[in-house]
Amino acid sequence: MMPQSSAPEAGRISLLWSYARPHLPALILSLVLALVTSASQLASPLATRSVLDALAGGGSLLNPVLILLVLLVVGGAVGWWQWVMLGSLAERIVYEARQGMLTRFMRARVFPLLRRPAGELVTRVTSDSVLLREAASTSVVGIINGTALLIGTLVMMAVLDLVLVLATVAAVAVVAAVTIVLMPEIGRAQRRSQAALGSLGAELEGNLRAIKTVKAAGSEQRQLDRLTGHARSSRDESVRAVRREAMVWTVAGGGIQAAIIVILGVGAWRVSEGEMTVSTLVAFLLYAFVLLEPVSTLSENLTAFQSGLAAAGRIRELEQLEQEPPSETARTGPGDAGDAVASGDAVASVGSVASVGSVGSGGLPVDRAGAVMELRSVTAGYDPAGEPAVRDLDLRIPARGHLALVGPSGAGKTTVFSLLLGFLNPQSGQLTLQGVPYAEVGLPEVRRRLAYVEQETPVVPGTIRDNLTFLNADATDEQILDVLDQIRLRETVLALPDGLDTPLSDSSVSGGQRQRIALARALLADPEVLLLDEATAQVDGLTENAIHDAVRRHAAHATVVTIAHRLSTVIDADEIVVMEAGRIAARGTHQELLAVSELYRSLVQALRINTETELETAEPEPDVERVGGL
Ligand SMILES: Nc1ncnc2c1ncn2[C@@H]1O[C@H](COP(=O)(O)OP(=O)(O)OP(=O)(O)O)[C@@H](O)[C@H]1O
Repeated sequence: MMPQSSAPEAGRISLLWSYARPHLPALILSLVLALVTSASQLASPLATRSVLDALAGGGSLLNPVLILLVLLVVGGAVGWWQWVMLGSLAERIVYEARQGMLTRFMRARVFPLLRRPAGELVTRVTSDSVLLREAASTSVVGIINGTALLIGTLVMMAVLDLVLVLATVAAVAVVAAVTIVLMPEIGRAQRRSQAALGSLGAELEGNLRAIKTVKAAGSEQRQLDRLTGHARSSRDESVRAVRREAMVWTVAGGGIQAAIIVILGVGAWRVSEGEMTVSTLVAFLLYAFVLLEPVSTLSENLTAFQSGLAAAGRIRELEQLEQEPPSETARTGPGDAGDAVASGDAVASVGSVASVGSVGSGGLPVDRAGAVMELRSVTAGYDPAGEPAVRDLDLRIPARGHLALVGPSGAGKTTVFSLLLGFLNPQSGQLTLQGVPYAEVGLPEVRRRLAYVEQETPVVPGTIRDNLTFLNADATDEQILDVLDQIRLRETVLALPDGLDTPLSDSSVSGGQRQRIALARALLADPEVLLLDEATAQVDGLTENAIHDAVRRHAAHATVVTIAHRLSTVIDADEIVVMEAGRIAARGTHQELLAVSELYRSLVQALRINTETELETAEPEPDVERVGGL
């Protein structure tokens, strides 16, 4: 992580520098090439004077013309080389910036990442990185080269005529003063414009996601007004920046033009007084024209640098995104507690039902009474300063069977899943995998044992096959079709034009199908522990049956933990844990809990009302029994 700096400007510059530093040799070469081009530009007026002097004195024109030609060719060739080199370098820098950001997103802790609007993160990767590119490459070279060319031109002018150079220096000083005054405001306006663009990205993403709700509520115009509000403030700030840029450019151009007129007037007078030759005046004027270039280069690149700094500031914020610990440091060495876990690797690896079944009976340590995972006195929350979401939780996830979590909304059921998956760290207490603390085992190892079916069950970008083989890249078509059979999707998928290779998007499948695909993905990995957050809605009878059967089948040789929203799921569970306000209120089987827990009775009553017909539909269909495991 980048060192924190109290001065934001210093932080932004250090970030820019961190992107430019690996390319220092290329940057220096670019600069040298730029200086060579500038030198050839600086030499041209002198060569022109030689041509004029040769004309006036009747000398040979060959050498001065040859020199002019060489300068032209060398200047052009070197300029081209520098352009290509700097352009490629700029693209490498933008690529690295994007790669860095993407890596940070993928390795970030889940909840800090989810707190940031997705659209804004997208804007940073796509738009801010482009602004950063200019600042970290082109504008740095442009500013140095522009300064060198400016100084070189003034020196050459001073060599030619000291009096005339004073007028030029005065013009340059005015331009510099105006630039210095206006530049910070240009930077501020650009920063505000980019921030508005980020907000636009964030809100647009949210609106597109909720487009059905927006349309159903008839609030398109209201949302449109909000969105265009962001676009408008981005435009207004950019216009503010453009006005100031235009001012810098006008003063710069006007200043040099004025200097040229003064040079012409004073120069003509000095020529008439015999204090200066015509050829020197011409050469001096040519330098004055050359001067236009560094002045415009400098103002252009200084504004680009300001935009880049603004972008760097926003990209820098991502540096603070909390990261998950790297897997290497989390692992334990051979011979210690990690061995117990390592031996379970075979369990985690994707294989056949038979192999998992055999390990399930013998591979898991018997002295842990079949607990594969455990929460020991865990207190955890999303905001360290706020109320914990779960308190003092003791929960054993058995090595085999079906554990159901039930409880009112906000009781902490999903939080238990987040803890098991390592999305959330306990504030106190400990989580263990086969008796070994998570911190020692490492998150990748923990997650290898788990498959998680989210309630929202988002599909991942790609085809149906990509989605199904997400956890098990080696799955054969036969295994895939077997699993599709189990979840009653085989015929539907095979009827699609491209079958398993049909691209899948959130909108192309129903909610129920999406959950079944997510379940199939998990089943295909044959995990030690299947975490299933049952959908509260969108579930038809077919899906209900499919899930019910899959859970039963999986629980026979491994573990299923469900956040249960179906009566059939609850009744089927080997153990039911009733949660309330972040604590375990009761636990037991369905019959036991019915006898002892008032809360459970009321929950069951609610489930019964919600799903009156479920018990009947949840009965396995005859053909299901024929379907084998993977
Ligand atoms: N991402 C989050 N940020 C902050 N607080 C959260 C977050 N997720 C959950 N909470 C809070 O933690 C508590 C437990 O929530 P949790 O989602 O675990 O409950 P739940 O039992 O799964 O509820 P539901 O059945 O409605 O999904 C609630 O008070 C909730 O407001």
